[in-house]
Amino acid sequence: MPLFAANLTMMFTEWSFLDRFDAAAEAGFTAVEYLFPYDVPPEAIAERLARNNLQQALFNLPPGDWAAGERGIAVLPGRFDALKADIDRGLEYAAATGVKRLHLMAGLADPSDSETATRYRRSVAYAAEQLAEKEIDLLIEPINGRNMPGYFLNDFGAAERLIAELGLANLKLQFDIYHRQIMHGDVTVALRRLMPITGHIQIASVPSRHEPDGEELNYPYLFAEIDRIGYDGFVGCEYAPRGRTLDGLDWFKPYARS
Ligand SMILES: O=C(O)C(=O)[C@@H](O)CO
Ligand SMILES: [Mg+2]
Repeated sequence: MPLFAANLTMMFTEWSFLDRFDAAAEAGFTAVEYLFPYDVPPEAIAERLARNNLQQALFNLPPGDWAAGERGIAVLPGRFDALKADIDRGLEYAAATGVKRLHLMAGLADPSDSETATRYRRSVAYAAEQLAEKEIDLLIEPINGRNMPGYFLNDFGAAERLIAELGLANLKLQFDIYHRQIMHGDVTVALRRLMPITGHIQIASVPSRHEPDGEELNYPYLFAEIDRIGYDGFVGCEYAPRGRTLDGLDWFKPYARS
């Protein structure tokens, strides 16, 4: 049975950020993920996780100036020292929450520029090496250009090649099924083939990015496939509910902790 993590950036937004942990646990989730924890102290998150017996599945390393439009700084010139500080900050939250995987966003840049690609490779290698010392995986996630125009890592093949080229045991793919379907399709065969390098899966309906209960993809089939191929990691529910979060959880009922 897939181990679902509620994405607290997109789900349970009827509650304040910290109260979302309680609401997710109450709804039967045993794990959570979110984009960024950095607006609240790490101890406050640790307390909510412990209180609700929740596992921290994933969050992102700091992304640069999100409000100003940055979507990661790993590809940006002159930001390597800032990246180092961001990794230290992420590791501070990792120590408090016990998370075992962190996502490094690439940033906005032309994927065909070779100097940018070199900078990205250096950033990813450095981050993976820092995380390896703490036995944490570093994830990279291809993101579709409709949701994030201009994002550097916009192709699953590019992510796969970089992971192979760097050959670092803790560098893994964040396989977001929503992005995969929009960019390439062929979800089932890609899941099977990329399973050895996959460190995290995320889900949402396509094209609306709502509950995984209809539209273009057959999620009951994909959940069974995830079990068939022996994936034992988390499946992050990175979707925006159509209405109130609790009203859209029928799909999750068979998997909920009672
Ligand atoms: O956008 C997604 O998909 C993610 O998983 C985020 O972590 C990137 O912002
Ligand atoms: Mg995602």
